[in-house]
Amino acid sequence: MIRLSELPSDVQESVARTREKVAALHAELPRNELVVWTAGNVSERVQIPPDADGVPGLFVIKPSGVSYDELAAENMVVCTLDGEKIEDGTPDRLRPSSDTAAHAYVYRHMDGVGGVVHTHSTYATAWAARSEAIPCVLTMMADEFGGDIPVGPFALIGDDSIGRGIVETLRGSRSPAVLMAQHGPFTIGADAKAAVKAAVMCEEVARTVHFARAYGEPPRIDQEQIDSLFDRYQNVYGQ
Ligand SMILES: O=C(CO)[C@@H](O)[C@@H](O)COP(=O)(O)O
Repeated sequence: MIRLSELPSDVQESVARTREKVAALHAELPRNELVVWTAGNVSERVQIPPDADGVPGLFVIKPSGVSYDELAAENMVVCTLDGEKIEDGTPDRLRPSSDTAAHAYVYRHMDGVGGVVHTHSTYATAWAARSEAIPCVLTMMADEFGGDIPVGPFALIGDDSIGRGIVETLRGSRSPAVLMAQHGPFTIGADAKAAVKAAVMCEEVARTVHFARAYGEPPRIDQEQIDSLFDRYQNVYGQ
């Protein structure tokens, strides 16, 4: 069993910083109306200093079923990339999110991913209920998702099934979001904040396209224009 208190001090400091970030980012889920009750979770890969030999990959995720207003850095759970909780200073009985296996699978198989988010946000989940990809009919979709928001396979919670479906779907897409069939959106990012942003934007475009379709099928943006918009937004937009 890995004990956090026995890891190098710079690793412990990195874990502490990650716990603070992940705890704070969970407040964005209710604030952006992406969750009801406790139905969403955020995680972030711990940045392990390059000279920390022998330290395994770790990530931080919320404890399962704990109300968002009770989340704090102190109760964020630290796990190995196999999804096993380490001795992280939280009570042994405090279990990590029920989606821990899915987050862990993504971290094991997508090296560039530093953050993962899962919600059941209403409009994105309605598209997932129909197992229907959200077509790229908005410039905001081209900017953020580089095309359609894809649908992943139906999979049961608790083992690698969901994680495998996320990875296999996103490997073939520029999108940082995937709608797992009849379940809901999972998003990824370079860090947890980027994954939370993708979850917010996924719900926003799911809602907009839903309303646009009420009056007919909106036309998909031409692929060349999608590519141009995606390139500008990813490489020029912002500061
Ligand atoms: O949908 C499910 C469970 O079926 C979970 O994603 C959701 O309730 C969040 O669970 P956690 O509180 O992260 O364990």
